[in-house]
Parts: sequence; structure tokens; C-alpha cells
Amino acid sequence: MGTPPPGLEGFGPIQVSTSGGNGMWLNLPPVKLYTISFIIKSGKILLGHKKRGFGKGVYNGFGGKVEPGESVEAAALRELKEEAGITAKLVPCGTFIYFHEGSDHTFQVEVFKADNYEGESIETDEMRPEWFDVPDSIEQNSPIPWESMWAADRHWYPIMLSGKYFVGRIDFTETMEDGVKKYTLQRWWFGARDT
Ligand SMILES: COc1nc(N)nc2c1ncn2[C@H]1C[C@H](O)[C@@H](COP(=O)(O)OP(=O)(O)OP(=O)(O)O)O1
Repeated sequence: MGTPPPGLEGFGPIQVSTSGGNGMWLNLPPVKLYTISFIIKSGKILLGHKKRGFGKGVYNGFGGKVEPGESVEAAALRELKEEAGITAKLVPCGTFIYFHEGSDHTFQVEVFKADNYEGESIETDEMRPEWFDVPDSIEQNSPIPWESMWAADRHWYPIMLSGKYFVGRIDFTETMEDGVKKYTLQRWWFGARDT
């Protein structure tokens, strides 16, 4: 049993699954809630290519901020409809906190999945949906486009795809290169539990 990093107290006993990077865990500012949702059906996963805003250019699940007064589940359903044009019976499958230097808040991302959906997935102003095969094991030749995704995704997708509930933390450092901010994955920790 690994000891979860700061910020993950209160999630109960979690079996460490993967961890890496080095350096000190960064000090966390207050948390803001976000969602991401995935449709995983018939050996394929639906991802969206983000067309604007935070995370532009990367593939991700469908999600966004939880609005004031909104439940996390309602936010997840709203974002899935807004970004992919579909509805689904979403079930929680993980939580991670993410912080990058320079941010005024820590992202707490509640992750959901569904094995079916209603409606037809469509390209929206924010996302272009695309189906990818789910590999038997997450290796270099995976059909999932890791190089066009958040750097930590390859560490927690396998736990999500295994059906276990996962909890994790991801820290990115910020550096300036030729006047442009660059974010580098510094440290991560993911654990799993059976439910
Ligand atoms: C490393 O951390 C992250 N990894 C992944 N895979 N996804 C992340 C990470 N940190 C945040 N996210 C997700 C959580 C949300 O789904 C989006 C960010 O939401 P966004 O800022 O686009 O929220 P909206 O409410 O849609 O914002 P606008 O309507 O203002 O565009 O990224």
C-alpha cells in the first residue's frame, strides 16, 4: 500500500499503481472542480480533439468546469451534451488532482465513463469526436494517440480501462523558453481501489 501524496487524504485505502517523476510535490492552491467523460463501447473509446481554450490541440474526454450550484454529475452530462452532442448513463470511475505552476487553483477532475450512449456524436465548436481502438495493453504501439494527449494520461488510462476506480495527483512545472511558457510533467502518483 503506497502513501498517497498531499491532497489525496480522505480517499480511503488506495493501492499504489504507478508513480514517477522527482522533486518535491508542489504546494497546492484551492481546488476547482472539473469533469471528463468517456464512452467506452465495443472495444473502442470516444475521445475529442480540443479545438479551443485550455488544452487546445490535445485529445481528451469530454468535460469542463462544474458551474456554481451544479452537481458534478449534472456538469458531466451537460458537458458531454455540449461538446459531443450525446447523452449517456455516466458512472464515476476516478478522480485526480492536477496542478501546474502559475495556476491560481488546483484542478480536481472527476472522471466518468459509460458503456453506451444516446444520440449521434457530432463535431462542436469545442471538440471533434473520434473513436480509437482500446488496446489489450497500453504499449508503445497503442492506437490511442498518446503523443497528442496530456502527458500523464498514459499513466491513468490503463487503470480506468481495467475497470478499477483510480485516484491520483499530477504536478507540472513551468519554465520559459524563448518567451513562451512550457509545462513539464514533474511528478505523478496514481492508485486504484476495487470500487
Ligand atoms: C494533466 O491534467 C489533465 N489531464 C487531462 N487529461 N484532462 C485535464 C487535465 N486537467 C484538466 N483537464 C480537463 C478537465 C476538463 O475536462 C478540461 C478543462 O475544462 P475547460 O477549461 O475546457 O472547461 P470549460 O468549462 O469547457 O471551459 P470553456 O467553456 O470556458 O471553454 O480539461
